[in-house]
Amino acid sequence: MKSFEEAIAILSGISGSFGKERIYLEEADDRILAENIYADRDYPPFNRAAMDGYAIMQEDWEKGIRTYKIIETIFTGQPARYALSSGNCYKIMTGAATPEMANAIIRREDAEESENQVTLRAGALKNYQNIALKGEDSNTGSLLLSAPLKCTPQVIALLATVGKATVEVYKRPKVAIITTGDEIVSPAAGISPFQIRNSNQYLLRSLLSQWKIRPVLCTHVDDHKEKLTSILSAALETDLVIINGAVSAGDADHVPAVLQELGVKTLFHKVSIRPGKPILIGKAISGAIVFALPGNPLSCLSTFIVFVEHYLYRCSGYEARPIQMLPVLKSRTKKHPLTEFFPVALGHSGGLSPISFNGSGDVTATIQAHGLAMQPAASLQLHKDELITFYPFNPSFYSPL
Ligand SMILES: Nc1nc2c(c(=O)[nH]1)N[C@H]1C(S)=C(S)[C@@H](COP(=O)(O)OP(=O)(O)OC[C@H]3O[C@@H](n4cnc5c(N)ncnc54)[C@H](O)[C@@H]3O)O[C@H]1N2
Ligand code: MOO
Repeated sequence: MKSFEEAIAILSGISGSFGKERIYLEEADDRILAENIYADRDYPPFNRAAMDGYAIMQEDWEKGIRTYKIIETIFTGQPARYALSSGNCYKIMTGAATPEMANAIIRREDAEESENQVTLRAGALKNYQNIALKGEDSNTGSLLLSAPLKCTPQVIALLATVGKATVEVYKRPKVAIITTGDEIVSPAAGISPFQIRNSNQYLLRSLLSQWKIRPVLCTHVDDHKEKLTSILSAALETDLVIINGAVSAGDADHVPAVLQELGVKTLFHKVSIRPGKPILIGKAISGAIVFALPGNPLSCLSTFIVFVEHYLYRCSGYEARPIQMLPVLKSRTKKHPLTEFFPVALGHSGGLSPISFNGSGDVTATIQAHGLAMQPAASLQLHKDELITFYPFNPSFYSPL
């Protein structure tokens, strides 16, 4: 049986980018940026008025001049027409370009305007008071966004700022989801006492939607070898096949045998982890990568987070799935030699609180969780405040540094 680290190394070896594509910015939400982005000009591009008010020369103020002639009103998007000279000022609007000679703006609230004159009230002026200096945010040519990077709302806004109407992003794999099991029924169907609703299909769909991936095939199949063979052979036309259930040791667990018959090379079957030990990862003759995830709800989620997402991050130009090292807030013991993943809540202190649960069949264990944490195979006891590996559920908010 492979260790977790060996399994991840094997997966890294067979995964990488599917190439890049150029898309409209409107479609870029949550996609992974594949090009570095540089400032096309200085930001701000001119000395920008930060307040509605009156722009003067600070030297005039220091000379004691308090009443100024308004020589021009400057609105946004237009240059000033007249040069500033001593005793004069501009009336200026927030966001307008402040001409070079003006080096302080006094707010409208601190002014008394009459006719084309204004009397200003203020204490000592700061140099460039209420003016955002050209280039103070970033200079032309400076690196603003470094790929790969998830297109969060802030990233999208910056792309728009620098005039990227289209952007290069990593291509996504074509995905098939196949859930299995005689006992599994759709949430819409009637249910008998010994049946279970198909939560994992919805879990997998939803996890993939965070990657903006809509499966090209999403179906359920009973524990019937021939039916499974027929659906799987169609699924192998995609890039990434995610199967759920029927992968362990039971008489109805046909997935490993069917995959073998279809020529899928097993990269590994069973990894010394909990939950998710029965996981199988293989590679088809077509090149498709097959993840057969165990059926228990927490095993399905956990193996998606640590294996499928690792693969998806590698398809998106990342080396690995983002993780963080954070302190665990309670000691924790285990008796087995497996690497264990358990749900944790991230507290205000930045520490991780393990969430108690019965086992990988629990359906509520992860609702309060912000991610999974890892207890390494050899570590039978985690001590309070020990740094442990955290796998956040939504790593876009935790960009790797
Ligand atoms: N003799 C052994 N038995 C088991 C082993 C083992 O190593 N030796 N491993 C155990 C572990 S660990 C797990 S996890 C499960 C995984 O089994 P399968 O992947 O074959 O999954 P199933 O047997 O089909 O289902 C397990 C469990 O999950 C429920 N399930 C399945 N599909 C769904 C779905 N789409 N939505 C919601 N729930 C689902 C299913 O009803 C079962 O309760 O095997 C252990 N056994
Ligand atoms: O993966 Mo199993 O979840 O240990 O029950």
